Amino acid sequence: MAEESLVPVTERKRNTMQTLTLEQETNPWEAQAARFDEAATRLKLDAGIWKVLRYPSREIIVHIPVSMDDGSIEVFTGYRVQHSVARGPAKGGIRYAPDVSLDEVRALASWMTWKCAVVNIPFGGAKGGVICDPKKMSQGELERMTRRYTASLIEFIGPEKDVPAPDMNTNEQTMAWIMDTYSMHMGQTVTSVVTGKPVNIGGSRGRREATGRGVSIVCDQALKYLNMTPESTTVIVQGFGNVGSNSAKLLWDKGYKVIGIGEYDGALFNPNGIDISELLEYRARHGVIHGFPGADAADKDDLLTRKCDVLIPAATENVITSKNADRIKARILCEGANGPTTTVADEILADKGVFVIPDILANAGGVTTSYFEWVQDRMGYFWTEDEVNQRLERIMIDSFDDVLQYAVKHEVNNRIAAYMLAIDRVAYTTKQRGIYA
Ligand SMILES: NC(=O)C1=CN([C@@H]2O[C@H](COP(=O)(O)OP(=O)(O)OC[C@H]3O[C@@H](n4cnc5c(N)ncnc54)[C@H](O)[C@@H]3O)[C@@H](O)[C@H]2O)C=CC1
Ligand SMILES: O=C(O)CCC(=O)C(=O)O
Repeated sequence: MAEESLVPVTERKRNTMQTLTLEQETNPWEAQAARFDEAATRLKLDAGIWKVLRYPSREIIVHIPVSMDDGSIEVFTGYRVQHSVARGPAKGGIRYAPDVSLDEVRALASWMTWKCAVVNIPFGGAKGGVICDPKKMSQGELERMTRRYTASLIEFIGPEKDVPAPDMNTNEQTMAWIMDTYSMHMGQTVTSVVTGKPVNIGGSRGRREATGRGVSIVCDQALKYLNMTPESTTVIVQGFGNVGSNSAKLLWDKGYKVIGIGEYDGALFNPNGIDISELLEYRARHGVIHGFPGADAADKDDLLTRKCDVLIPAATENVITSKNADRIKARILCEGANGPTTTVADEILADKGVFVIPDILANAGGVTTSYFEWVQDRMGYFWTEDEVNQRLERIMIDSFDDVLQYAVKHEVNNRIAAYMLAIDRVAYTTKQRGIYA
């Protein structure tokens, strides 16, 4: 991580943006830091607090030996970055992917701090990642890798320290293995060490759908704000995993017309709308979305720039960049994924008047329901799905309003408003605790 100037300002960003290579533009850590600097500048953040909040507080790198099914031994590299514990235990998912990098995990950890602060839940931010290709690994290999990764992190995680959750290519089963491994080391079952677990072992009702539900709630709020109605609103979703499929299904249930779905190996388009229940059944039967009879095949890269009212990138980072931002035709960009838009693309979208619901607000439904799971585990009393969803809805609506109020008050776009709101809250707690002293 380069030791850049600690007092960069918007000017610096605007000047350098013109000359960034695509590699620099798509570095998630740089993207996070640029937004942080802009928001901190506008907040006139104290220089000391600036330094505290700009960098992660702890970065753990582990090398994980795993016996593979063919008898060989493989060593995987894993990370856990804890950006902040000022407002509570560090919180954030774990992803498995071949292109995981420390800069990516750093950025994702920082985004977790800001996200938890935007929705005002008592957590800091963390993220984990392991460089591996889960598509090429058996369940046994994934289980052994997960358990060993957990064992390597045993002193750093825990219900009061750092609480992992699912992210790309990890799921309820992964969380069950982590919970079990941690519990074996503690000599007792500790359900609240992770969230996103199966419901029968301490998971929360509603967590599986929660990120998509949050996305659908902020879309509803944006429509109200812009005087639009679900029935006359077309939607394109990129990514049909946990976040994308649940966003698409819930929006479709609410009457939105979902006209496009993109996956990494192909896309679907139907101007009259795609029946998402049927698509989910098709995917469950065939394992893929292509070949679905209710829509035409489409080019996955073109999908993002097709005309629609709401575009929901829900796959991965850096899909909207200087290369395609000027061709985006959506009225609303609702970021289901973390970091789908680069800082250069932000400026292009702002010039085009796109209403952006930034990731640290739009996809915060997942961690909010993770918070509910942690609370329920600790009291040993579980809420109904309706109770969970009602509480989630209240928080998402209030947070949407808070961000918009900041945007109006400080005359900034929604993303910088969300950062300002979050940094304000974390800085306040940091000063109050005096942990920088
Ligand atoms: N799972 C959760 O609760 C939360 C996830 N997120 C973020 O949402 C995004 C997606 O996460 P999940 O849905 O959990 O992961 P997932 O692994 O369940 O689904 C990701 C989907 O995107 C597809 N995909 C990957 N690259 C793609 C590309 N370039 N184009 C089109 N499709 C592509 C994959 O095939 C997969 O179906 C990530 O950015 C993650 O960090 C954010 C908040 C919470
Ligand atoms: O549920 C959680 O704790 C975190 C989910 C996550 O990784 C995210 O919001 O990016």
